[in-house]
Amino acid sequence: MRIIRYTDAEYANESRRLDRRAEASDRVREVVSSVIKDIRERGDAALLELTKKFDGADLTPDTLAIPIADAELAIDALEPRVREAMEASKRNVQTFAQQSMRKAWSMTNEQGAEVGEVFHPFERVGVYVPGGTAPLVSTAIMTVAIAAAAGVPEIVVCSPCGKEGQVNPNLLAALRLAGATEIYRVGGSQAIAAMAFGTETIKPVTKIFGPGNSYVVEAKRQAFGVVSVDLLPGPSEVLVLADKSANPAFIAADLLAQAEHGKDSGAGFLTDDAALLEAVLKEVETQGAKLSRQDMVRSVLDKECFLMLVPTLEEGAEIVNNYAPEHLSLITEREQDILPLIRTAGAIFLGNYSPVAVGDFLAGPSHTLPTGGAGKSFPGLTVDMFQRRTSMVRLSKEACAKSESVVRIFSEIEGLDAHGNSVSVRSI
Ligand SMILES: NC(=O)c1ccc[n+]([C@@H]2O[C@H](COP(=O)([O-])OP(=O)(O)OC[C@H]3O[C@@H](n4cnc5c(N)ncnc54)[C@H](O)[C@@H]3O)[C@@H](O)[C@H]2O)c1
Ligand SMILES: [Zn+2]
Repeated sequence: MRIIRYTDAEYANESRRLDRRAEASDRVREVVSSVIKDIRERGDAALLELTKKFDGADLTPDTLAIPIADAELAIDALEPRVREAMEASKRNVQTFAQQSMRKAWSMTNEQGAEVGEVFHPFERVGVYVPGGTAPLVSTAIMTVAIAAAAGVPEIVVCSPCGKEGQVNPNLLAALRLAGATEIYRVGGSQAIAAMAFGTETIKPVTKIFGPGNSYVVEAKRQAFGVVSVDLLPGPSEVLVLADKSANPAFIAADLLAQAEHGKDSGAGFLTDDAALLEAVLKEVETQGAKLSRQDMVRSVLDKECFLMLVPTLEEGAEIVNNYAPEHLSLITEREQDILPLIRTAGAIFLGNYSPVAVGDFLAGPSHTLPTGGAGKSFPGLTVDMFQRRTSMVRLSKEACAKSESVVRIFSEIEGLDAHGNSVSVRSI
């Protein structure tokens, strides 16, 4: 783990380095753009070849889709306690989504026109659920269940399969339980391209959601315009900003929970308390030694983890804003001073008893959050991203007459006579 203290000569450079922008490497861009081109030109044939190349699985057009009946069987086969856990998570996520759903409204403007907004769910959306190193059952719920809460009728899911074409049965069950209506065992940028442009088997969707590795995220970026996307959620990360009121064992546990996500994940700890920094370091060593995903945890700790002693929590908050962490754990007795300073975190976990893992699995807000610095410009996934908005305008004869003078002036300035006439003709 890298330890950086504000008294070190390198401190200024190191903290500048933490000011991030989310960007894909040139190599990832090139790979993804050729994958997209291939899928657009050759559809299913390319999808099958790329699945063989990147996931090692031999599929046919008939086995691309996983029958919904199989997913229903996977639900029936769940251990009751597992099913209950999935249902508990889904309930919280959907209740939260109901609260944050946008609802139709209208008002009267200065001229007496009725103006408002209405919202409809998208008809057909695509959700990417990563496969990779862990079966992200929670991600199924944190994306698909929100689409279902919004009332989306067609929820298409792509998730990569193993070499034998298999998809984790718990994941399959969770996808259906959350509300998936079509499931395809394909992953990576080829899956995003298939959902955006369509193939013989996968009909195109109008918006694509969900997290993934750098290839998936870049594919969403390149497909943007043909479809819209939710955000660009990549490899997971956490920062902790804490003072002496924090429990070092809790902080170490959160850093380790982050580290086990995989080699691309990042974890950082900032504090103004030198004794806390030492205590957390010790705790990471003792707790870390007992974890099952040793290699992964070690590698993240060595390469991606840093502990930083900052002169004040205010300065820590500024570094947090520059880093724009996916998750921020904020543990301080000065919460009322420090919390208002944090502007770019995807999600904030407050106090000693708010583990990030509860946000990952259960709390309610989607765990699909901006990463890699994208929090500076993107929020996390919300239910209204599944709603298409339309504005409405209705004028009475009187409101139309009252609008005429302003419209006339704009028509003159912009040189668009017919615009002015279209109002005047109604106002005589
Ligand atoms: N930000 C969030 O909200 C959030 C939530 C859940 C997961 N995640 C992140 O999602 C990521 C999941 O990544 P993953 O890799 O485990 O699964 P993934 O499903 O995103 O990616 C696997 C796919 O990547 C493609 N791929 C792999 N290597 C490739 C290469 N060299 N060239 C082209 N394509 C290649 C393959 O097709 C494979 O199917 C993790 O980093 C995790 O942290 C983020
Ligand atoms: Zn996590």
